[in-house]
Amino acid sequence: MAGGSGSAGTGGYDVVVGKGLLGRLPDMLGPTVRRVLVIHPRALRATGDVVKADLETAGFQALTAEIPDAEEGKHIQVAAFCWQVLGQNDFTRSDAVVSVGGGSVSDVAGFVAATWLRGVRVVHFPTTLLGMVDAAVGGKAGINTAEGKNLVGAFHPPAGVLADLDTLLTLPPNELVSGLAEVVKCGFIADPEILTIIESSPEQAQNPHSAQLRELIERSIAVKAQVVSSDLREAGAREMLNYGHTLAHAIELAERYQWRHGAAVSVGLVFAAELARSVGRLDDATADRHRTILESLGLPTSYSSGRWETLLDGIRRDKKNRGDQLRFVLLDGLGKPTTYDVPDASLLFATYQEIAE
Ligand SMILES: NC(=O)c1ccc[n+]([C@@H]2O[C@H](COP(=O)([O-])OP(=O)(O)OC[C@H]3O[C@@H](n4cnc5c(N)ncnc54)[C@H](O)[C@@H]3O)[C@@H](O)[C@H]2O)c1
Ligand SMILES: O=C(O)C(=O)C[C@@H](O)[C@H](O)[C@H](O)COP(=O)(O)O
Ligand SMILES: [Zn+2]
Repeated sequence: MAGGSGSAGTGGYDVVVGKGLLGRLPDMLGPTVRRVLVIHPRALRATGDVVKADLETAGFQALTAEIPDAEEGKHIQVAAFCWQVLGQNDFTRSDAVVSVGGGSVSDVAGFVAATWLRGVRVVHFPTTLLGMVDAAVGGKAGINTAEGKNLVGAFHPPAGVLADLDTLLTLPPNELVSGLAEVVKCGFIADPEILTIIESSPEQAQNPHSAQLRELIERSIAVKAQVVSSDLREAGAREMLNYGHTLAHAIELAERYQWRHGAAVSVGLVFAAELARSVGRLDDATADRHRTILESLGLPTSYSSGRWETLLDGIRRDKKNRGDQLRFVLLDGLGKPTTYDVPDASLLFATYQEIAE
């Protein structure tokens, strides 16, 4: 990823990190594309309009589809609305979708692209830190159902990703911090230098102008790209990217998606570290380091007591489970992720006491 550009995913697409990147969109869409649907949330209408105007100037027929903000957008009715727009405007297999927004937008837009005519090109223009370091890269696309998070989806790698650092300048600080939870995840599973950079200055890690944040973005993308390029469909190694997510998704469901994804991941990371410690897999120093680094960024590391049955319902629907066997990603040490078959759910309840407020 040095130089701000590199390839990720099995298709070998570019993930460009830099500033003023919109001009690269036509090339990334490729020569066959005539029509483009730009999908954006209400909050990013102005950016969506700029992308549309730029595409028109470049000779494309561009349309916008405005969708509900955040998790409200990851809904089957929103996908159906986008399919309707594509259908009414005669989008063919040589046309394309562009997402403009955070991870919620790239997830639903990626799903729309994966399913329209069984698959058209999609380019992601992530506008959140979380989108840049994680959601826009790697091809996981999906929507929620009433039963849980991301339960319907597809693996549909993008044609490319433009991570324009200028977009972070308007991002609310709590959203930037939410994205840092996924960055910390990458540090623990694969690149400990990420942890060192954050520990040396949690303030600079949160500064959208800093060289440190840019390095964190590039390192996190490199971790994700390396993992996904070896296991796009999550048959094995990719499960490590789900570190912290078993409890995180259960919390998001229990909170009716009023928690930020990264905040839930933060609690989920501490839970996984405590579970690994309790079964003798993870040393105390590395387990403690989870709480310390996440708290230094202002991320939550505990959760309400008295919600265990609700959380366990969510945990039982995690995609890593096989039949009745609950499975977690744990660390055997720093940078050594592994999967763990939970022998008894009572062990999880005991670990819950370690994070309950
Ligand atoms: N597919 C994957 O691999 C993957 C990976 C990680 C997370 N995700 C998913 O991503 C979603 C979370 O993504 P997110 O954290 O980006 O949240 P988000 O998409 O909900 O965006 C967060 C908020 O920031 C606003 N926003 C976005 N860009 C902005 C900007 N530049 N300036 C001002 N406001 C802006 C949005 O309108 C929204 O209110 C979750 O649904 C999660 O499950 C997917
Ligand atoms: O890319 C992956 O693989 C991940 O697990 C990355 C996660 O950060 C992300 O939240 C993903 O959407 C979770 O996937 P899911 O399969 O558990 O829904
Ligand atoms: Zn995540």
